[in-house]
Amino acid sequence: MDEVRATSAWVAARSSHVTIDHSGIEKVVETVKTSIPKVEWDFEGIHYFDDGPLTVQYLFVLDTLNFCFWPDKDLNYDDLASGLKEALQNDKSVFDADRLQKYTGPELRKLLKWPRPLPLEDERVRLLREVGLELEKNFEGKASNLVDSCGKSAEKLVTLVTRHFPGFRDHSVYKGHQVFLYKRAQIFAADLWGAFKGKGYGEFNDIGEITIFADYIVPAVLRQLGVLKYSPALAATIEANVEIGSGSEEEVELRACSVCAVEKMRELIQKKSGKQVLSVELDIWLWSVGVQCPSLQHHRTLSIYY
Ligand SMILES: Nc1nc2c(c(CN[C@H]3C=C[C@H](O)[C@@H]3O)cn2[C@@H]2O[C@H](COP(=O)(O)O)[C@@H](O)[C@H]2O)c(=O)[nH]1
Repeated sequence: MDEVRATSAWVAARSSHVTIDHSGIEKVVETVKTSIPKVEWDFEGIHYFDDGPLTVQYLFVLDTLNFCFWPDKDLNYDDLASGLKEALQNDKSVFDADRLQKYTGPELRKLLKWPRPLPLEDERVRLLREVGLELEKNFEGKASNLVDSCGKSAEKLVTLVTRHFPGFRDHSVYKGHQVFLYKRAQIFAADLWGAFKGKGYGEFNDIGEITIFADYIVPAVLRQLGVLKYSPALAATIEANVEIGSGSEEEVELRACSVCAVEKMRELIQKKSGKQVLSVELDIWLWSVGVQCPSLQHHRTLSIYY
């Protein structure tokens, strides 16, 4: 995660379409009075939880598919989380490694009770296959074995996930420099930590190392809070709902500046209050604000990473 922090800061220092407004960060920190609103993981009550290995399998499948909902205006993350939960409640073997390798697009749709093709459906099916195959090959089919092998280190888990599952390698090249954002790999560690309340499969001694998860909601919230500023051209593109290319300078700047801005916010809260705040806690607060604001306009990029 040091790489995520360092390469995001590298982008933010050279960014032209997106800038971080330090006075905006100060205002936010002032407003929250150094204690950020506590938002419970699963505040929506939509996730599967049984306190055991099946929950780990569920969360891994969930985060394999946790990207790009916006092309269907009625689809959102909640539909995925609750759809997979119901599927698992009806059939405990639904996420077995051999079955993950066999789903077709229409079958996945049916599993989620979604009446139309899913956005990037072929990619979703390809990623499920990749996950099933690699789990079977190296982890006896169980995501819980993957988690067990990381010795309570979120950093090790992110490394293992990105090493074994290419679909989680959320990298870009910005001005000739490689940038690592690892949104889905990091959110998997955070989801374990949140679901298991920092115990058992969710115990990580280094949870503070994780950054926020650079998606399409958090940048929009940061902009609304005055923490991020967009160039007039980028603002007009987003307002007009024009797609932004995956890997474009604009897209990398939106995501990297979000990571960097929240790291600065975290440091400032710590400095002012002496209290340690986790980026994961800041993320869930910012994300929950964003998803509860239907008028929020976010950038649109077709991407399997977020
Ligand atoms: N930064 C960040 N991004 C997150 C999440 C989550 C869900 N986390 C769960 C874990 C505990 C909580 O209780 C949540 O239920 C999804 N996303 C991203 O949002 C986008 C979906 O938006 P919309 O189309 O409006 O549903 C999409 O890019 C998706 O990948 C998060 O926590 N942080």
